[in-house]
Amino acid sequence: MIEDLLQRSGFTVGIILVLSAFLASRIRLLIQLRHIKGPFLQRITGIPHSLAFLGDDGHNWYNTLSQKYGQLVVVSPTMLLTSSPDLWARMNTHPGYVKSKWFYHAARFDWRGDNIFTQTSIEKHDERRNQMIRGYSGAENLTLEADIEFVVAKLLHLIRSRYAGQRKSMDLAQKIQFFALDVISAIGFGECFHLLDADDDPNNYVNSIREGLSVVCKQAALGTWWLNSIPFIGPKPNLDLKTTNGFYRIASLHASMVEAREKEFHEQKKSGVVPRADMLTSFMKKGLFGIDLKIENLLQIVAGSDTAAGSLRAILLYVMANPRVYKTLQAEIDSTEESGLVSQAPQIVKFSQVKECVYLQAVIKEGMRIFSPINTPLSRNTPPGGDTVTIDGDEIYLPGGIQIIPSFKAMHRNKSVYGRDSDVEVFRPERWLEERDEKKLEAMKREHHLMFGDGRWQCLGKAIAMRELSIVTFELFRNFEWTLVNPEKPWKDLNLFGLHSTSDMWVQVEERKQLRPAI
Ligand code: HEM
Repeated sequence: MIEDLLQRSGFTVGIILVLSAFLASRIRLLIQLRHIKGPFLQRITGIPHSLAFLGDDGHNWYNTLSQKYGQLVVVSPTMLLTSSPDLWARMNTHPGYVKSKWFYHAARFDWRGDNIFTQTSIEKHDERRNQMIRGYSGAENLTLEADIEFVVAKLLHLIRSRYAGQRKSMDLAQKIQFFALDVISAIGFGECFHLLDADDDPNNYVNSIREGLSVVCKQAALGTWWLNSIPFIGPKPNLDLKTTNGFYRIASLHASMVEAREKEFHEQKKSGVVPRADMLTSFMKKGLFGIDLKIENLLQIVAGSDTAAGSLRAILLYVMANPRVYKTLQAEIDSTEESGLVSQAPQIVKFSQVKECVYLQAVIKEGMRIFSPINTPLSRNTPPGGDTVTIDGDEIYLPGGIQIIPSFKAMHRNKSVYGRDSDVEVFRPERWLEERDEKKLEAMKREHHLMFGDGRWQCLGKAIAMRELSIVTFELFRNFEWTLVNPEKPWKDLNLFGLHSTSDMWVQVEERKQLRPAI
């Protein structure tokens, strides 16, 4: 009886000690963060942040906070938000900063392993990156350029054969998603999904990504991310296609393909010749097999499609909505074509040709700035001993172990980089061509570059994305005239885990008169 009582009071004392330690650490943080601006409620609870994360437009919540409170804002008792490019760069390059588990492990979809994106250990991440960098860079993907051109030709063919000049409205958001998925499947693992050929998504890739992102979003917002790492309890794809959805559906769809590719690779390696030259082959050459290869294959699809699709939709929408830009862009495309320096339609333009189109490149840059394809709160923990940073000329101490997230929307409109007036809110590609202050232009370019991350975690698909965007934007405006069907509400856009899930971008499209015969 006495023993029982002692045991119980020992347990109660234990709980009281844990709660007191927690409370003391929260009070310490409250004091340490008192010099950083932010609403009082967010200093004592993470609920407003969780609600924003669960909503459809968390990026606007972050942007509003940044506009109101400045480049560093308290978003929860242990978390800050920044729109400072310098701080975001530092979080990616300064020793001691690490990826936060609350965010990255929420995106873990299999307890057996991490992909390069969800990996929070620096050593393991760097090792995996070494295995993948050549595959993503295209160094071992000899058909990269041809594959992108091949899919662009499919997109043009679909528009031309089913929509152009037929007074038929087309959901451009959907075609762009098909395009991005066809590109990543063709260059990623040599098996184009052929969604553009079918003008349909019979395997439900688009919805599966949407469902997967929505689950991940909830895990991060509700703080249940840690479940994903528990062996046997955490998630493991159910490979039965009939009963599975979200990311697991894609994993199930691909499991046998990845296994077959692995088998083929080992057989060919034995015979001394591995003829394939896609990303998957490159990963295998670097020793990536089994569950790791499957997990990375899923990442290829998600990271490689929604990001590029989100950028392209924004570029197209903003050009269609700006007659001056539309005309100037087409004038550049036409004069480039007339100069005879680019492949003539119906051939697809080469990246080496289109990257010389300065106005087009400025349009792409500006489209991605004004409507960032990524608004993901890529959270970092500060070094254990804290860090002192300079923001707006002030030195600020950041305590150890708190989390900092970037607000990309606010960063891309940062007035100390782009100018101190409302011009930062305007889509104006000319800003990239007319700026005479070299220091300012450098700062703008640096900020823009940071949309792909920085340092050891910098985007592995940047070169692919820029190729894809340059070629397809050139071809869509060289070949067609575009009209928005609902300019007052041009699309439906949801923010899911910081990626744009866009639909109902209705357009009508006409063949441009001076064009040569169809492909
Ligand atoms: C406009 C398009 C894109 C943007 C804005 C973008 C942006 C980013 C950003 C900000 C990161 C850093 C994430 C972090 O810090 O945790 C990242 C990482 C990554 N991206 Fe992209 N991305 C784009 C397109 C692509 C494409 C097309 C692919 C694949 C072909 C891709 C593959 C990856 C991979 C594998 C990583 C992880 C790199 C690592 O952790 O080492 N991305 N991307």
